[in-house]
Amino acid sequence: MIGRVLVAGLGLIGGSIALSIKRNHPKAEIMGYDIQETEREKAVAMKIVSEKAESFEKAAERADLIIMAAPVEETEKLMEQLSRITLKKEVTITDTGSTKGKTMRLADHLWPKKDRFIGGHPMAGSHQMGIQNAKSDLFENARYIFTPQSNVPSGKIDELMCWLSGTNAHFLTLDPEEHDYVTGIISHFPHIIAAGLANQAKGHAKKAPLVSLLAAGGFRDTTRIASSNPYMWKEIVKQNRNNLLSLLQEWQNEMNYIQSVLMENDDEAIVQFFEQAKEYRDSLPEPIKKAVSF
Ligand SMILES: NC(=O)C1=CN([C@@H]2O[C@H](COP(=O)(O)OP(=O)(O)OC[C@H]3O[C@@H](n4cnc5c(N)ncnc54)[C@H](O)[C@@H]3O)[C@@H](O)[C@H]2O)C=CC1
Ligand SMILES: O=C(O)C(=O)Cc1ccc(O)cc1
Repeated sequence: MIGRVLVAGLGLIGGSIALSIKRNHPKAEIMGYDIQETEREKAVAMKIVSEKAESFEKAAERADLIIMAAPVEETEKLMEQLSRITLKKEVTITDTGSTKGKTMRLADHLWPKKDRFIGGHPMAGSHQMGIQNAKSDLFENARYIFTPQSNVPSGKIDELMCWLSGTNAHFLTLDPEEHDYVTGIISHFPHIIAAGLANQAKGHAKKAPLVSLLAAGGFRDTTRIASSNPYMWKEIVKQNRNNLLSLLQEWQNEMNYIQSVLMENDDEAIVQFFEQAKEYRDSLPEPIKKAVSF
């Protein structure tokens, strides 16, 4: 496709999306904006964007496609800025935030005709941050979720999918509340548990250095995501607070249960606890083809 794309937020996700757009639409002009001058400069030096935008608003006025890839609360501020300026009539606006409910409620408030904003969430990434880790194939075979405002014409969604075809992701559309419920369970809550496990080990490691020395295989697998950006995750868990509070309550019940059967030395119940988990884990559908992982 030919046109001007603005990527705002030149980190891991913004950089990877820009690279995947370049791959399939080499004639597109890609403008990059970041709140940090250093990241704007890196994006140009790495040839990820063709033009460095000094002003988000000025670049947005010229864009045919605007992709906001900043942390979720910063994206909300960018959306507010967009709603106050005159954009091209046919512009497509999307984001990449990990939560969708609050973002879509804000979109409906800012654009009450509900025909403007297509929420987006590429369901792949890494615990690493920053444009230096961007990859054109980051989203290969991953799911990419859209939560369009209710009156966005289907042709606009098709157009966005075409722009993003270089991600080689599998697109699907979801209701924003359903999105937050599901991603709360399989992404946001596991980040809390991974951080909790890492914090627990840290407490013991102070007294017993062998804890860190022997931390391998299973511990590393289950806690890799504890190395993610704390500020980004602060925003994600706050946005999905209600779902996460109820999952935390469920988790405490689950832990109380395993504590009680262990106290009672109830062999059968202990086996059943692990058996149920294994049955569910083994039954998960295979990814379409393995997505990139770090
Ligand atoms: N890290 C991951 O694996 C995934 C992250 N996401 C979402 O994508 C978004 C971006 O995440 P990452 O790229 O990982 O973060 P990152 O930390 O690598 O990059 C974020 C960039 O946004 C910039 N920024 C902050 N405030 C800004 C503002 N007001 N205007 C313009 N730029 C601003 C920062 O300077 C930084 O360069 C987040 O909303 C996150 O929830 C979605 C899928 C996966
Ligand atoms: O590093 C990992 O495995 C992740 O879980 C990356 C990730 C982070 C945030 C998202 O919204 C989606 C994917």
